Amino acid sequence: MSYLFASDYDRTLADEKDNFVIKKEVAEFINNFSSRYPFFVVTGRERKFISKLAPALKPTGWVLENGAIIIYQGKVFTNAPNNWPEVRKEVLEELDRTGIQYSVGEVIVYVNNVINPLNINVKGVKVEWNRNDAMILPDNVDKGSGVMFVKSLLNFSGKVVALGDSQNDLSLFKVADIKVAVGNALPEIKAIADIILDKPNGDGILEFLKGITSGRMSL
Ligand SMILES: O=C(O)COP(=O)(O)O
Repeated sequence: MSYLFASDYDRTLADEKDNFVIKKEVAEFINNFSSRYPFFVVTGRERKFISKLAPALKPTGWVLENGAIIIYQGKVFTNAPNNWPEVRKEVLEELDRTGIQYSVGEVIVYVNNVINPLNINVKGVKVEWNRNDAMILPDNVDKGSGVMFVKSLLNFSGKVVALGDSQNDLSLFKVADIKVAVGNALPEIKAIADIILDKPNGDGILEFLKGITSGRMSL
């Protein structure tokens, strides 16, 4: 059986206490692990943040912007409909009217620390959450569709092992064969996980991956 690993980044590989900078030993282990198993980092983050937070991390590939941008073998793919620029313009106009601050990625519109309800009345749009942060995206884009994109890109028909902690990992878990929650995962993620790690964040992932390479852990 072949396995493809799909791991969230914030609070799964990197700890909030470290300002989401990945630990050196976690990055190095994943780099080596990626030569044995395809390992994709699947995150809400944009390219510009990842290159600051994890410059040494070299996985097999990336699914960024919560499923919208895929990077593999130096190529960048966009998993969004062709009319997204026009749709997104309407979203931004609506946010501007209500005075909500946001940042814009290649596809994603990101609203940090949402306090009031966020109602976006634009067709073809959905909101995904990571704790209190909102990610506004085309309605067919999430981490799950990003991983499906990767599976077809690689012509991969083995099992997907998903690693995550938070609401925006639910779609990732939906397309996974084996769901792994870090020790610090939200209760709703732990509730549907096949494996719950003892340790939080990158420490949990490191122990899990070491278990696999040493043969102590079988999938
Ligand atoms: O919310 C983000 O920007 C990133 O978060 P994630 O890596 O947990 O998806």
